[in-house]
Amino acid sequence: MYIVTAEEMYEIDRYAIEKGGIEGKVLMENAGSQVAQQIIQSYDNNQKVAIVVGSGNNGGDGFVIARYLAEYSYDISVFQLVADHKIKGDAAFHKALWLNTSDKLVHVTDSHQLKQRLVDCDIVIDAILGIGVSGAIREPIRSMIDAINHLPVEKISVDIPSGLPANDGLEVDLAIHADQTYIIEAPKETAFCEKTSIYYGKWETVKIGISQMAYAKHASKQRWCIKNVRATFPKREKYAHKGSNGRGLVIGGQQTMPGAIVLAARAALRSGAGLVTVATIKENLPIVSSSCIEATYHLLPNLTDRLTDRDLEAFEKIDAITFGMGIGRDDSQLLSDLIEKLDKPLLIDADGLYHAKPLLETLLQHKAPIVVTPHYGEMAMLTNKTVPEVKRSPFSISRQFAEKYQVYVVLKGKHTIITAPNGEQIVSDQGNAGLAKGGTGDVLTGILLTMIMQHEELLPALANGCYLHGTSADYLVEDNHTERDLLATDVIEGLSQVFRTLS
Ligand SMILES: NC(=O)C1=CN([C@@H]2O[C@H](COP(=O)(O)OP(=O)(O)OC[C@H]3O[C@@H](n4cnc5c(N)ncnc54)[C@H](O)[C@@H]3O)[C@@H](O)[C@H]2O)[C@@H](O)CC1
Ligand SMILES: Nc1ncnc2c1ncn2[C@@H]1O[C@H](COP(=O)(O)OP(=O)(O)O)[C@@H](O)[C@H]1O
Ligand SMILES: [K+]
Repeated sequence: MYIVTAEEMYEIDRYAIEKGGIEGKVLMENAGSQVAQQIIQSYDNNQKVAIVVGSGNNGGDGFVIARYLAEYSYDISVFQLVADHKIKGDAAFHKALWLNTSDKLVHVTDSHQLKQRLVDCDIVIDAILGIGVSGAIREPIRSMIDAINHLPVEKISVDIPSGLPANDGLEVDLAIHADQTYIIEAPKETAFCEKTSIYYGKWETVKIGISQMAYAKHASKQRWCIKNVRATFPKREKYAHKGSNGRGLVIGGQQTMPGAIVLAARAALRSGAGLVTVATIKENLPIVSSSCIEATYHLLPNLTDRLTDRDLEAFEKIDAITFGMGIGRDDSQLLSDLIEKLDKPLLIDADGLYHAKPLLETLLQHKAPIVVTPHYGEMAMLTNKTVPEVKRSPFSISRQFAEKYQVYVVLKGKHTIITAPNGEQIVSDQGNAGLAKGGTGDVLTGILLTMIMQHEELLPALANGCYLHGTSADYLVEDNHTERDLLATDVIEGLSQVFRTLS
Protein backbone atom coordinates (compact mmCIF):
# COMPACT_ATOMS: atom_id res chain seq x y z
CA MET A 1 0.00 0.00 0.00
CA TYR A 2 1.30 3.43 -0.96
CA ILE A 3 1.40 6.48 1.32
CA VAL A 4 1.14 9.88 -0.34
CA THR A 5 1.49 13.61 0.06
CA ALA A 6 -1.29 15.87 -1.24
CA GLU A 7 0.82 16.76 -4.30
CA GLU A 8 1.46 13.09 -5.10
CA MET A 9 -2.27 12.29 -4.75
CA TYR A 10 -3.17 15.09 -7.19
CA GLU A 11 -0.57 13.76 -9.66
CA ILE A 12 -1.96 10.25 -9.27
CA ASP A 13 -5.55 11.48 -9.83
CA ARG A 14 -4.36 13.42 -12.89
CA TYR A 15 -2.60 10.36 -14.26
CA ALA A 16 -5.76 8.27 -13.79
CA ILE A 17 -7.81 10.91 -15.60
CA GLU A 18 -5.40 11.78 -18.41
CA LYS A 19 -3.60 8.48 -19.04
CA GLY A 20 -6.12 6.06 -17.57
CA GLY A 21 -9.05 7.78 -19.28
CA ILE A 22 -11.32 7.73 -16.18
CA GLU A 23 -13.26 10.96 -15.87
CA GLY A 24 -13.02 12.95 -12.63
CA LYS A 25 -16.81 12.59 -12.21
CA VAL A 26 -16.41 8.82 -12.29
CA LEU A 27 -13.62 8.88 -9.73
CA MET A 28 -15.86 10.95 -7.49
CA GLU A 29 -18.76 8.55 -8.05
CA ASN A 30 -16.47 5.67 -7.11
CA ALA A 31 -15.13 7.49 -4.05
CA GLY A 32 -18.57 8.35 -2.70
CA SER A 33 -20.09 4.95 -3.46
CA GLN A 34 -17.17 3.09 -1.86
CA VAL A 35 -17.32 5.19 1.30
CA ALA A 36 -21.09 4.70 1.41
CA GLN A 37 -20.61 0.91 1.11
CA GLN A 38 -18.31 0.97 4.13
CA ILE A 39 -20.85 2.97 6.11
CA ILE A 40 -23.66 0.62 5.10
CA GLN A 41 -21.65 -2.34 6.35
CA SER A 42 -20.76 -0.72 9.68
CA TYR A 43 -23.69 1.49 10.73
CA ASP A 44 -27.41 0.60 11.03
CA ASN A 45 -29.79 2.45 8.74
CA ASN A 46 -32.10 3.45 11.59
CA GLN A 47 -29.71 6.29 12.42
CA LYS A 48 -30.10 9.93 11.54
CA VAL A 49 -27.22 10.98 9.34
CA ALA A 50 -26.04 14.54 8.56
CA ILE A 51 -23.60 15.07 5.71
CA VAL A 52 -21.76 18.38 5.92
CA VAL A 53 -20.25 19.50 2.63
CA GLY A 54 -17.70 22.17 1.74
CA SER A 55 -16.75 23.80 -1.54
CA GLY A 56 -14.22 21.37 -3.03
CA ASN A 57 -14.21 17.83 -4.37
CA ASN A 58 -14.35 16.49 -0.82
CA GLY A 59 -17.81 18.07 -0.66
CA GLY A 60 -18.53 16.42 -4.02
CA ASP A 61 -17.82 13.03 -2.43
CA GLY A 62 -20.34 14.01 0.26
CA PHE A 63 -23.14 14.45 -2.32
CA VAL A 64 -22.43 11.00 -3.76
CA ILE A 65 -22.45 9.42 -0.29
CA ALA A 66 -25.84 11.08 0.36
CA ARG A 67 -27.30 9.55 -2.80
CA TYR A 68 -26.16 6.01 -1.93
CA LEU A 69 -27.12 6.13 1.74
CA ALA A 70 -30.58 7.46 0.84
CA GLU A 71 -31.02 4.44 -1.46
CA TYR A 72 -30.37 2.25 1.57
CA SER A 73 -33.07 4.07 3.57
CA TYR A 74 -30.85 6.08 5.91
CA ASP A 75 -32.47 9.28 7.16
CA ILE A 76 -30.17 11.71 5.37
CA SER A 77 -29.80 15.49 5.45
CA VAL A 78 -27.14 17.39 3.56
CA PHE A 79 -25.86 20.66 4.98
CA GLN A 80 -23.97 22.86 2.58
CA LEU A 81 -21.58 25.15 4.46
CA VAL A 82 -20.60 27.39 1.54
CA ALA A 83 -22.40 29.59 -1.01
CA ASP A 84 -23.86 27.89 -4.11
CA HIS A 85 -21.46 29.57 -6.55
CA LYS A 86 -18.46 28.04 -4.74
CA ILE A 87 -19.49 24.53 -5.71
CA LYS A 88 -18.11 23.88 -9.17
CA GLY A 89 -17.04 21.19 -11.62
CA ASP A 90 -17.48 17.56 -10.62
CA ALA A 91 -18.83 18.55 -7.21
CA ALA A 92 -21.54 20.68 -8.83
CA PHE A 93 -22.38 17.75 -11.14
CA HIS A 94 -22.90 15.43 -8.17
CA LYS A 95 -24.80 18.08 -6.22
CA ALA A 96 -27.22 18.24 -9.17
CA LEU A 97 -27.61 14.45 -9.12
CA TRP A 98 -28.46 14.60 -5.42
CA LEU A 99 -31.03 17.32 -6.03
CA ASN A 100 -32.59 15.22 -8.81
CA THR A 101 -33.50 12.63 -6.20
CA SER A 102 -33.95 14.60 -2.99
CA ASP A 103 -34.86 18.01 -1.67
CA LYS A 104 -32.88 17.51 1.52
CA LEU A 105 -30.24 20.17 1.10
CA VAL A 106 -29.96 23.02 3.57
CA HIS A 107 -27.60 25.94 3.21
CA VAL A 108 -26.09 26.74 6.61
CA THR A 109 -24.17 29.95 7.08
CA ASP A 110 -22.93 29.94 10.67
CA SER A 111 -21.92 27.58 13.42
CA HIS A 112 -24.88 28.41 15.65
CA GLN A 113 -27.31 27.32 12.92
CA LEU A 114 -25.23 24.24 12.24
CA LYS A 115 -25.28 23.18 15.88
CA GLN A 116 -29.07 23.46 15.98
CA ARG A 117 -29.40 21.42 12.82
CA LEU A 118 -27.09 18.66 14.00
CA VAL A 119 -28.29 18.35 17.55
CA ASP A 120 -30.57 15.36 17.00
CA CYS A 121 -28.25 13.50 14.59
CA ASP A 122 -26.53 10.21 15.38
CA ILE A 123 -23.82 10.44 12.72
CA VAL A 124 -22.08 13.40 11.10
CA ILE A 125 -20.28 12.68 7.83
CA ASP A 126 -17.53 15.23 7.39
CA ALA A 127 -17.03 16.17 3.73
CA ILE A 128 -16.03 19.77 4.44
CA LEU A 129 -12.35 19.90 3.48
CA GLY A 130 -10.12 17.31 1.83
CA ILE A 131 -6.48 17.38 0.88
CA GLY A 132 -6.92 20.81 -0.71
CA VAL A 133 -6.88 22.56 2.66
CA SER A 134 -4.33 25.32 2.96
CA GLY A 135 -3.37 27.79 5.66
CA ALA A 136 -5.33 28.64 8.79
CA ILE A 137 -8.94 27.50 8.69
CA ARG A 138 -11.11 30.46 7.78
CA GLU A 139 -14.47 31.49 9.23
CA PRO A 140 -17.22 30.35 9.18
CA ILE A 141 -15.75 26.85 8.56
CA ARG A 142 -13.49 27.31 11.57
CA SER A 143 -16.35 27.69 14.10
CA MET A 144 -18.31 24.98 12.33
CA ILE A 145 -15.49 22.42 12.73
CA ASP A 146 -15.17 23.42 16.35
CA ALA A 147 -18.95 23.01 16.84
CA ILE A 148 -18.93 19.52 15.26
CA ASN A 149 -16.03 18.48 17.50
CA HIS A 150 -18.13 19.35 20.56
CA LEU A 151 -21.18 17.34 19.48
CA PRO A 152 -21.72 13.92 21.09
CA VAL A 153 -22.19 12.19 17.73
CA GLU A 154 -20.25 9.62 15.69
CA LYS A 155 -17.96 11.56 13.34
CA ILE A 156 -16.99 9.96 10.05
CA SER A 157 -14.49 11.84 7.89
CA VAL A 158 -14.23 11.41 4.14
CA ASP A 159 -10.62 11.05 2.92
CA ILE A 160 -9.09 13.12 5.74
CA PRO A 161 -10.44 14.80 8.87
CA SER A 162 -11.36 18.28 7.68
CA GLY A 163 -8.71 20.88 8.49
CA LEU A 164 -5.89 18.36 8.83
CA PRO A 165 -3.07 18.71 6.31
CA ALA A 166 -2.11 15.62 4.31
CA ASN A 167 1.64 16.28 4.50
CA ASP A 168 3.91 16.13 7.51
CA GLY A 169 5.64 19.28 8.72
CA LEU A 170 2.61 21.55 8.91
CA GLU A 171 1.23 22.77 12.21
CA VAL A 172 -2.34 21.57 12.82
CA ASP A 173 -4.59 24.58 13.17
CA LEU A 174 -7.98 23.02 13.81
CA ALA A 175 -9.36 19.74 12.52
CA ILE A 176 -12.25 17.35 12.97
CA HIS A 177 -11.53 14.72 15.61
CA ALA A 178 -12.95 11.79 13.65
CA ASP A 179 -14.04 8.47 15.12
CA GLN A 180 -13.60 6.87 11.71
CA THR A 181 -11.98 8.04 8.50
CA TYR A 182 -12.51 6.43 5.12
CA ILE A 183 -9.40 7.40 3.20
CA ILE A 184 -9.73 7.62 -0.57
CA GLU A 185 -7.20 5.31 -2.23
CA ALA A 186 -3.97 5.94 -0.29
CA PRO A 187 -3.26 7.03 3.29
CA LYS A 188 -1.67 10.43 3.62
CA GLU A 189 1.54 11.11 5.58
CA THR A 190 -0.28 12.56 8.59
CA ALA A 191 -1.93 9.19 9.26
CA PHE A 192 1.52 8.02 10.43
CA CYS A 193 2.71 10.99 12.49
CA GLU A 194 2.30 10.94 16.26
CA LYS A 195 0.72 14.40 16.56
CA THR A 196 -1.77 13.95 13.74
CA SER A 197 -2.71 10.26 13.50
CA ILE A 198 -5.06 10.75 16.45
CA TYR A 199 -7.41 12.95 14.35
CA TYR A 200 -8.20 10.06 11.99
CA GLY A 201 -9.70 7.78 14.65
CA LYS A 202 -9.89 4.31 13.13
CA TRP A 203 -9.18 4.42 9.43
CA GLU A 204 -9.37 2.30 6.35
CA THR A 205 -8.88 2.94 2.68
CA VAL A 206 -11.38 2.60 -0.16
CA LYS A 207 -10.28 1.96 -3.73
CA ILE A 208 -11.77 4.01 -6.56
CA GLY A 209 -10.19 2.36 -9.61
CA ILE A 210 -6.78 4.03 -9.91
CA SER A 211 -4.13 1.74 -11.34
CA GLN A 212 -0.95 0.72 -9.50
CA MET A 213 0.94 2.16 -12.46
CA ALA A 214 -0.10 5.66 -11.40
CA TYR A 215 1.37 5.02 -7.95
CA ALA A 216 4.55 3.45 -9.25
CA LYS A 217 5.08 6.65 -11.24
CA HIS A 218 4.21 9.26 -8.66
CA ALA A 219 4.44 7.83 -5.12
CA SER A 220 7.65 7.33 -3.17
CA LYS A 221 6.40 5.76 0.06
CA GLN A 222 4.91 2.41 0.93
CA ARG A 223 3.32 0.85 3.97
CA TRP A 224 4.95 -2.56 4.44
CA CYS A 225 2.72 -5.57 5.01
CA ILE A 226 2.98 -9.35 4.93
CA LYS A 227 2.46 -9.40 1.15
CA ASN A 228 5.59 -7.27 0.69
CA VAL A 229 7.53 -9.45 3.13
CA ARG A 230 6.55 -12.67 1.35
CA ALA A 231 7.52 -11.17 -2.00
CA THR A 232 10.98 -10.08 -0.88
CA PHE A 233 12.07 -12.46 1.88
CA PRO A 234 15.01 -14.61 0.81
CA LYS A 235 14.60 -18.39 0.76
CA ARG A 236 16.94 -20.40 2.94
CA GLU A 237 18.98 -22.50 0.55
CA LYS A 238 18.73 -26.25 0.99
CA TYR A 239 22.51 -26.58 0.75
CA ALA A 240 23.20 -23.47 2.82
CA HIS A 241 26.12 -23.52 5.22
CA LYS A 242 26.96 -21.19 8.05
CA GLY A 243 29.25 -19.13 5.85
CA SER A 244 26.55 -18.59 3.25
CA ASN A 245 24.02 -17.29 5.78
CA GLY A 246 26.14 -14.31 6.74
CA ARG A 247 28.92 -13.60 9.22
CA GLY A 248 27.86 -10.67 11.38
CA LEU A 249 29.92 -8.59 13.76
CA VAL A 250 28.43 -6.88 16.81
CA ILE A 251 30.65 -4.23 18.41
CA GLY A 252 29.69 -2.63 21.71
CA GLY A 253 29.03 -3.23 25.39
CA GLN A 254 30.69 -1.20 28.12
CA GLN A 255 31.25 -3.01 31.38
CA THR A 256 28.00 -1.54 32.73
CA MET A 257 25.99 -2.38 29.61
CA PRO A 258 26.73 -5.91 28.45
CA GLY A 259 23.03 -6.77 27.88
CA ALA A 260 22.70 -4.73 24.69
CA ILE A 261 25.22 -6.79 22.72
CA VAL A 262 23.80 -10.07 24.01
CA LEU A 263 20.34 -9.04 22.80
CA ALA A 264 21.68 -7.97 19.40
CA ALA A 265 23.77 -11.13 18.95
CA ARG A 266 20.98 -13.47 20.00
CA ALA A 267 18.47 -11.65 17.80
CA ALA A 268 20.85 -11.86 14.82
CA LEU A 269 21.27 -15.62 15.32
CA ARG A 270 17.53 -16.21 15.86
CA SER A 271 16.89 -14.32 12.64
CA GLY A 272 19.05 -16.78 10.75
CA ALA A 273 22.61 -15.40 10.66
CA GLY A 274 25.21 -18.12 10.01
CA LEU A 275 27.85 -16.80 12.37
CA VAL A 276 27.89 -13.93 14.82
CA THR A 277 31.02 -12.52 16.43
CA VAL A 278 30.75 -10.16 19.36
CA ALA A 279 33.65 -7.73 19.78
CA THR A 280 33.77 -6.33 23.28
CA ILE A 281 36.03 -5.83 26.31
CA LYS A 282 37.28 -8.85 28.24
CA GLU A 283 35.44 -7.85 31.46
CA ASN A 284 32.17 -8.60 29.63
CA LEU A 285 33.19 -12.01 28.42
CA PRO A 286 31.87 -14.20 31.28
CA ILE A 287 28.37 -12.74 31.28
CA VAL A 288 28.06 -12.23 27.53
CA SER A 289 29.43 -15.59 26.48
CA SER A 290 27.30 -17.51 28.95
CA SER A 291 24.19 -15.66 27.75
CA CYS A 292 24.88 -16.35 24.10
CA ILE A 293 26.91 -19.49 23.73
CA GLU A 294 26.27 -19.75 19.99
CA ALA A 295 28.29 -16.59 19.21
CA THR A 296 32.07 -16.30 19.00
CA TYR A 297 33.99 -13.53 20.73
CA HIS A 298 36.70 -11.10 19.83
CA LEU A 299 38.33 -9.21 22.68
CA LEU A 300 39.06 -5.52 22.33
CA PRO A 301 41.49 -4.00 24.86
CA ASN A 302 39.10 -1.05 25.22
CA LEU A 303 36.31 0.63 23.31
CA THR A 304 38.11 3.88 22.61
CA ASP A 305 41.39 3.18 20.78
CA ARG A 306 41.95 2.61 17.08
CA LEU A 307 41.54 -0.90 15.67
CA THR A 308 44.78 -2.89 15.56
CA ASP A 309 46.01 -4.93 12.58
CA ARG A 310 44.98 -7.99 14.56
CA ASP A 311 41.43 -6.66 14.83
CA LEU A 312 41.28 -5.79 11.14
CA GLU A 313 42.54 -9.23 10.19
CA ALA A 314 39.93 -10.89 12.40
CA PHE A 315 37.16 -8.81 10.81
CA GLU A 316 38.31 -9.52 7.25
CA LYS A 317 35.67 -12.20 6.55
CA ILE A 318 32.80 -10.34 8.17
CA ASP A 319 29.79 -9.59 5.92
CA ALA A 320 28.22 -6.77 7.94
CA ILE A 321 28.85 -4.86 11.15
CA THR A 322 26.70 -3.29 13.80
CA PHE A 323 28.27 -0.72 16.07
CA GLY A 324 27.20 1.14 19.15
CA MET A 325 24.90 -0.78 21.49
CA GLY A 326 25.93 -0.07 25.07
CA ILE A 327 29.23 1.40 23.92
CA GLY A 328 28.93 4.57 26.01
CA ARG A 329 29.54 8.12 24.87
CA ASP A 330 33.22 8.60 25.74
CA ASP A 331 35.45 9.75 22.91
CA SER A 332 36.42 6.82 20.72
CA GLN A 333 38.38 6.22 17.51
CA LEU A 334 36.57 2.98 16.75
CA LEU A 335 33.83 4.29 14.51
CA SER A 336 36.09 6.44 12.34
CA ASP A 337 38.32 3.38 11.86
CA LEU A 338 35.35 1.23 10.88
CA ILE A 339 34.30 3.86 8.34
CA GLU A 340 37.81 4.32 6.96
CA LYS A 341 39.29 0.85 7.04
CA LEU A 342 36.50 -1.70 6.74
CA ASP A 343 34.42 -1.46 3.64
CA LYS A 344 31.51 -3.51 4.97
CA PRO A 345 27.84 -2.61 5.39
CA LEU A 346 27.71 -0.81 8.72
CA LEU A 347 24.74 -0.30 11.00
CA ILE A 348 25.14 2.38 13.66
CA ASP A 349 22.76 2.30 16.63
CA ALA A 350 22.25 3.70 20.13
CA ASP A 351 25.36 5.33 21.65
CA GLY A 352 27.11 4.73 18.33
CA LEU A 353 24.92 7.50 16.91
CA TYR A 354 26.56 9.98 19.30
CA HIS A 355 29.93 8.87 17.94
CA ALA A 356 28.59 9.27 14.40
CA LYS A 357 27.44 12.86 14.81
CA PRO A 358 30.86 14.51 14.42
CA LEU A 359 31.65 12.08 11.57
CA LEU A 360 28.55 12.65 9.45
CA GLU A 361 30.43 14.25 6.55
CA THR A 362 32.85 11.28 6.43
CA LEU A 363 29.99 8.79 5.99
CA LEU A 364 29.92 9.79 2.33
CA GLN A 365 33.40 8.24 1.89
CA HIS A 366 32.23 4.77 2.95
CA LYS A 367 31.63 2.71 -0.18
CA ALA A 368 29.50 0.02 1.46
CA PRO A 369 26.06 1.09 2.73
CA ILE A 370 25.60 2.72 6.12
CA VAL A 371 22.40 2.38 8.15
CA VAL A 372 21.52 4.53 11.15
CA THR A 373 18.72 3.47 13.47
CA PRO A 374 17.78 6.41 15.72
CA HIS A 375 14.67 6.77 17.85
CA TYR A 376 13.11 10.24 17.87
CA GLY A 377 15.45 11.56 20.59
CA GLU A 378 18.54 10.33 18.74
CA MET A 379 17.24 11.77 15.46
CA ALA A 380 16.77 15.14 17.15
CA MET A 381 20.36 14.93 18.41
CA LEU A 382 21.71 14.03 14.94
CA THR A 383 19.85 16.85 13.19
CA ASN A 384 20.12 19.57 15.88
CA LYS A 385 16.35 19.70 16.15
CA THR A 386 13.96 19.23 19.04
CA VAL A 387 11.96 16.03 19.51
CA PRO A 388 8.64 17.86 18.79
CA GLU A 389 10.15 19.12 15.52
CA VAL A 390 11.12 15.58 14.50
CA LYS A 391 7.66 14.33 15.48
CA ARG A 392 6.04 16.98 13.31
CA SER A 393 8.12 16.17 10.22
CA PRO A 394 9.40 12.59 10.50
CA PHE A 395 9.13 11.87 6.77
CA SER A 396 10.78 15.10 5.62
CA ILE A 397 13.55 15.11 8.23
CA SER A 398 14.44 11.45 7.57
CA ARG A 399 14.49 12.05 3.83
CA GLN A 400 16.67 15.16 4.06
CA PHE A 401 19.12 13.33 6.33
CA ALA A 402 19.27 10.20 4.18
CA GLU A 403 19.79 12.18 0.98
CA LYS A 404 22.37 14.54 2.47
CA TYR A 405 24.61 11.87 4.02
CA GLN A 406 23.68 9.06 1.59
CA VAL A 407 22.72 6.69 4.39
CA TYR A 408 19.74 4.48 5.15
CA VAL A 409 17.71 5.81 8.08
CA VAL A 410 15.45 3.70 10.30
CA LEU A 411 13.55 6.22 12.43
CA LYS A 412 12.09 4.07 15.19
CA GLY A 413 8.74 4.62 16.86
CA LYS A 414 5.13 3.49 16.77
CA HIS A 415 5.36 3.98 13.02
CA THR A 416 8.93 3.23 12.02
CA ILE A 417 9.99 5.13 8.90
CA ILE A 418 12.73 3.58 6.78
CA THR A 419 14.39 5.84 4.20
CA ALA A 420 16.87 4.98 1.44
CA PRO A 421 19.59 7.40 0.27
CA ASN A 422 17.46 8.15 -2.83
CA GLY A 423 14.56 9.32 -0.64
CA GLU A 424 12.36 6.26 -1.12
CA GLN A 425 10.49 5.47 2.11
CA ILE A 426 8.73 2.56 3.79
CA VAL A 427 6.57 2.64 6.91
CA SER A 428 6.51 -0.37 9.20
CA ASP A 429 3.57 0.04 11.56
CA GLN A 430 3.69 -3.37 13.15
CA GLY A 431 4.45 -3.57 16.88
CA ASN A 432 2.80 -2.25 20.00
CA ALA A 433 3.53 -0.35 23.21
CA GLY A 434 5.01 -3.53 24.73
CA LEU A 435 8.10 -2.58 22.72
CA ALA A 436 8.42 0.70 24.65
CA LYS A 437 10.99 -0.89 26.97
CA GLY A 438 14.79 -0.91 27.17
CA GLY A 439 16.50 -3.47 24.98
CA THR A 440 13.95 -3.81 22.20
CA GLY A 441 16.00 -1.50 19.97
CA ASP A 442 19.03 -3.77 20.45
CA VAL A 443 16.92 -6.72 19.35
CA LEU A 444 15.89 -4.81 16.23
CA THR A 445 19.54 -4.07 15.49
CA GLY A 446 20.42 -7.76 15.64
CA ILE A 447 17.54 -8.67 13.34
CA LEU A 448 18.53 -5.92 10.89
CA LEU A 449 22.14 -7.12 10.87
CA THR A 450 20.99 -10.50 9.62
CA MET A 451 18.55 -9.02 7.11
CA ILE A 452 21.31 -6.80 5.67
CA MET A 453 23.51 -9.86 5.14
CA GLN A 454 20.80 -11.97 3.54
CA HIS A 455 18.97 -9.63 1.15
CA GLU A 456 20.18 -8.33 -2.18
CA GLU A 457 18.52 -4.97 -1.65
CA LEU A 458 18.80 -2.97 1.52
CA LEU A 459 15.48 -1.12 1.68
CA PRO A 460 13.33 -4.29 1.73
CA ALA A 461 15.92 -5.88 4.05
CA LEU A 462 15.38 -3.16 6.63
CA ALA A 463 11.61 -3.16 6.15
CA ASN A 464 11.48 -6.92 6.59
CA GLY A 465 13.55 -6.66 9.77
CA CYS A 466 11.19 -4.07 11.23
CA TYR A 467 8.23 -6.23 10.22
CA LEU A 468 9.68 -9.30 12.00
CA HIS A 469 10.41 -7.28 15.15
CA GLY A 470 7.00 -5.61 15.36
CA THR A 471 5.02 -8.69 14.38
CA SER A 472 6.84 -10.82 16.93
CA ALA A 473 5.71 -8.34 19.60
CA ASP A 474 2.15 -8.34 18.21
CA TYR A 475 1.86 -12.13 18.28
CA LEU A 476 3.31 -12.31 21.80
CA VAL A 477 0.81 -9.76 23.09
CA GLU A 478 -2.04 -11.61 21.35
CA ASP A 479 -1.02 -14.91 22.95
CA ASN A 480 0.86 -15.26 26.23
CA HIS A 481 2.04 -11.76 27.06
CA THR A 482 0.68 -8.26 27.56
CA GLU A 483 2.04 -4.86 26.57
CA ARG A 484 3.17 -4.45 30.19
CA ASP A 485 5.21 -7.59 30.79
CA LEU A 486 6.74 -8.06 27.34
CA LEU A 487 10.56 -8.18 27.46
CA ALA A 488 13.12 -7.67 24.73
CA THR A 489 14.19 -11.31 25.11
CA ASP A 490 10.58 -12.42 24.49
CA VAL A 491 10.68 -10.59 21.15
CA ILE A 492 13.68 -12.74 20.15
CA GLU A 493 11.88 -15.93 21.14
CA GLY A 494 8.74 -14.79 19.29
CA LEU A 495 10.54 -14.62 15.95
CA SER A 496 10.00 -18.31 15.17
CA GLN A 497 6.25 -17.78 15.24
CA VAL A 498 6.59 -14.99 12.66
CA PHE A 499 8.91 -16.99 10.38
CA ARG A 500 6.28 -19.75 10.23
CA THR A 501 3.82 -17.33 8.63
CA LEU A 502 6.16 -16.27 5.85
CA SER A 503 6.09 -19.27 3.56
N1 LIG B 1 -10.12 13.52 -9.05
C1 LIG B 1 -9.93 13.94 -7.84
O1 LIG B 1 -9.18 14.88 -7.64
C2 LIG B 1 -10.66 13.27 -6.73
C3 LIG B 1 -10.77 13.94 -5.51
N2 LIG B 1 -11.47 13.43 -4.51
C4 LIG B 1 -11.76 14.23 -3.30
O2 LIG B 1 -11.36 15.55 -3.49
C5 LIG B 1 -10.63 16.03 -2.40
C6 LIG B 1 -9.70 17.10 -2.85
O3 LIG B 1 -10.48 18.05 -3.53
P1 LIG B 1 -10.09 19.58 -3.69
O4 LIG B 1 -8.78 19.70 -4.34
O5 LIG B 1 -11.25 20.25 -4.31
O6 LIG B 1 -9.88 20.07 -2.19
P2 LIG B 1 -10.89 20.22 -0.96
O7 LIG B 1 -12.09 19.37 -1.10
O8 LIG B 1 -10.06 20.07 0.24
O9 LIG B 1 -11.39 21.73 -1.08
C7 LIG B 1 -10.49 22.78 -1.22
C8 LIG B 1 -11.28 24.07 -1.05
O10 LIG B 1 -11.54 24.26 0.33
C9 LIG B 1 -11.42 25.62 0.68
N3 LIG B 1 -10.35 25.79 1.66
C10 LIG B 1 -9.03 25.40 1.54
N4 LIG B 1 -8.33 25.75 2.63
C11 LIG B 1 -9.22 26.32 3.46
C12 LIG B 1 -9.08 26.93 4.75
N5 LIG B 1 -7.92 26.96 5.39
N6 LIG B 1 -10.18 27.44 5.34
C13 LIG B 1 -11.37 27.41 4.72
N7 LIG B 1 -11.56 26.88 3.49
C14 LIG B 1 -10.49 26.35 2.87
C15 LIG B 1 -11.08 26.39 -0.58
O11 LIG B 1 -12.28 26.89 -1.11
C16 LIG B 1 -10.50 25.32 -1.49
O12 LIG B 1 -10.69 25.60 -2.83
C17 LIG B 1 -9.98 14.82 -1.80
O13 LIG B 1 -9.65 14.99 -0.45
C18 LIG B 1 -11.03 13.76 -2.05
O14 LIG B 1 -11.97 13.76 -0.98
C19 LIG B 1 -12.27 12.25 -4.73
O15 LIG B 1 -13.50 12.69 -5.16
C20 LIG B 1 -11.68 11.30 -5.72
C21 LIG B 1 -11.29 11.96 -6.97
N1 LIG C 1 4.57 2.39 21.29
C1 LIG C 1 5.26 1.63 20.42
N2 LIG C 1 4.62 0.97 19.44
C2 LIG C 1 5.31 0.21 18.55
N3 LIG C 1 6.66 0.05 18.57
C3 LIG C 1 7.36 0.69 19.52
C4 LIG C 1 6.71 1.51 20.49
N4 LIG C 1 7.66 2.02 21.31
C5 LIG C 1 8.84 1.55 20.88
N5 LIG C 1 8.68 0.75 19.80
C6 LIG C 1 9.76 0.05 19.05
O1 LIG C 1 10.69 -0.48 20.00
C7 LIG C 1 12.04 -0.23 19.63
C8 LIG C 1 12.71 0.66 20.68
O2 LIG C 1 14.01 1.00 20.30
P1 LIG C 1 14.96 1.91 21.21
O3 LIG C 1 14.19 3.12 21.65
O4 LIG C 1 16.21 2.10 20.48
O5 LIG C 1 15.17 0.98 22.48
P2 LIG C 1 16.49 0.55 23.26
O6 LIG C 1 17.56 1.54 22.92
O7 LIG C 1 16.15 0.60 24.71
O8 LIG C 1 16.81 -0.81 22.85
C9 LIG C 1 11.96 0.40 18.24
O9 LIG C 1 12.04 -0.61 17.26
C10 LIG C 1 10.56 1.04 18.20
O10 LIG C 1 10.04 1.14 16.90
K1 LIG D 1 -13.04 15.58 5.13
